[in-house]
Amino acid sequence: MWWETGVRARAQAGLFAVFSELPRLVGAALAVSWRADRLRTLVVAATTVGAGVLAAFGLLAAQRVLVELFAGGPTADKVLAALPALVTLAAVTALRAGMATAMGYAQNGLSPKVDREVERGLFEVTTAVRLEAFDADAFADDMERASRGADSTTGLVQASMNLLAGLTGVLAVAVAVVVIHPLLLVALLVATVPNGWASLRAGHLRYQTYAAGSVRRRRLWLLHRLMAERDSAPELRSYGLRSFLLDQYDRVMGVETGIQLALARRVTTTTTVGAMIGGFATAVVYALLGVLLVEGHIPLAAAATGVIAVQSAQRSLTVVTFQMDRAYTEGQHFRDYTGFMTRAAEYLPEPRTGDVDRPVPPQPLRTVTVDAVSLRYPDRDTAAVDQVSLTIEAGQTVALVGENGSGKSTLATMIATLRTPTGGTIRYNGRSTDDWDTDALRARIAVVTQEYHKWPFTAATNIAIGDLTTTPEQDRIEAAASRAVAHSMISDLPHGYETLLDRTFAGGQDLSGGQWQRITAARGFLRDADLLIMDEPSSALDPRAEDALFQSIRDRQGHGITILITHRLANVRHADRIYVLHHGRLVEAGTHDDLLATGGRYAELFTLQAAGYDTRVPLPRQTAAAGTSAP
Ligand SMILES: Nc1ncnc2c1ncn2[C@@H]1O[C@H](COP(=O)(O)OP(=O)(O)OP(=O)(O)O)[C@@H](O)[C@H]1O
Repeated sequence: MWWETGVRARAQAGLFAVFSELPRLVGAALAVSWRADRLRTLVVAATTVGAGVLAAFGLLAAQRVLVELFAGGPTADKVLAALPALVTLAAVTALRAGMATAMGYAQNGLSPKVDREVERGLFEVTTAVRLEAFDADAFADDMERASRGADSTTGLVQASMNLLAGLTGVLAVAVAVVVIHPLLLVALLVATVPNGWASLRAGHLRYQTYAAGSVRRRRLWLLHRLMAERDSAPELRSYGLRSFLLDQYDRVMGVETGIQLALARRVTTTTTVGAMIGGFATAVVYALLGVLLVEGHIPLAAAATGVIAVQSAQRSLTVVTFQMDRAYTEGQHFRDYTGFMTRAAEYLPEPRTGDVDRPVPPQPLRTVTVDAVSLRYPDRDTAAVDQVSLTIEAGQTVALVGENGSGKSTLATMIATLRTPTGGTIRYNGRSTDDWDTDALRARIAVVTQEYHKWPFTAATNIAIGDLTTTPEQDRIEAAASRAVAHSMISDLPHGYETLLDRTFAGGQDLSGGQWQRITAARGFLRDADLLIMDEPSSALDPRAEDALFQSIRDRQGHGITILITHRLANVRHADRIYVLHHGRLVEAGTHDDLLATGGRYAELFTLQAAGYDTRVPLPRQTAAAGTSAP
């Protein structure tokens, strides 16, 4: 699939190409760990290296013990001579155990702090990026992998530390071995490298499979949700979608199972080949030690130490390869995280280019000027809003009307500063957004969007989040609810304003579509905004509630600016100015009476709707494609 290309290209990168990135990733993860908790990072690093160095002392002490025990003379004398080395060996072993305990303790405390550091960083970015980010190619897919990558940071830090421990151990053993006999070092390498290679290759195969399956995983996750969640449950049943969705699940899982089986086969083959070569090489090493001993090139004690060294090195190298594999895999996930953070940074609000030191002083909004504003969504051939110009003065209520897809909501989100125009400018009190402090400007604007969100909080909080800049007092919340015809409905809920509006929690309640719409309108009213934008606020309301809501909206006339978007044209008759959009262009503007007199698009839509309520007039028929009425 075209959207998988980038992911596949990366997954197909060679083992060494990807591996060369590891030091940088380990560095980045350690930097995160350092930021999260310096002391614990230091303790973990110090104890890790310390334990490795002690391993070398342990090996040399063991060799000393063997040398003394294999020397000539009475046994009691030999044991006595070996005693200092034995004591050193015991002390080294005890110290290593103590260091391991300290490392475990520090690491346990470090993990939650590292988790918090990365996860918070991710949320700081996802909540700050411009809305355009969510329209960008594969942004959601990248975000899914980034959250997995955030979970990998602790794993990468741990793997890096353990890798350090393993490497120090190997290095220490190598030094000890060279001290005993340099040839043993070659023997060590021969015995351990094949297993290491196999383990790294297996890790690479696993990551390739994971990366190439990210779209499939999202699809599975979607199917899980569709089949198990409350929102989709009624339609799933009424349209009989059960077998359709189960079929899709079987198909995706069929592919997934096939891929996992193929992966298991390749990993098993690789590790088996590695183990076979490694086993053969170990046998050769032991044979070599035997020959060296028989030929008298090394004493018996050195040969015995050599056997211990090979075993110890193999243990350390197993740790190294295992941890390298882990660091590699976790590192790739962590790279998804860092890559996403870099990509998302491009969508962070740009620094203002206006007079940054002297932003517009706090002042109410008096005019909003939309000047030749356009917006084209990514990958769309035509502009959703095309060269629209209009001016709205304080106290005015204006309406944006037009057929579905004509660009009303897009224009409103630009006026609300939620989207940046791709052409033209919007000025507030004659000053561009660059001159304003964005938060201060947004605090003066309230938006009730068409696609409102049902926040899983109490009814009171659902309204209070309309203005969290001040303490949400109960009487203000209730006043806003009353203006949105929501007060008595909320009072009738089992716990009134304290009722949790999420059925997925014990004791939680759900509301009807119209009831939710009243709550969202109340949210918009709570902030006593200079500019209130209401996008289809009454599409689900009953006639009485609709009438009351529009009464509240009309009450703003003469005070604040209100921008109203609705298809119920009777409700915009009172607007000071009505703007008609068609295919993104502003095609008509005027009062209700002006526009009716002109006999254009607005008049046509209004007459069509009004005729539906006039029982004396037979219902007009219209051709759907042209959208025009015909007798
Ligand atoms: N996020 C988006 N990405 C791509 N295209 C979009 C996006 N949002 C809207 N569009 C397109 O932009 C055009 C204008 O959409 P918009 O939502 O502004 O219309 P509208 O007039 O509010 O419609 P409605 O009356 O149905 O609410 C439509 O063609 C729509 O398909």
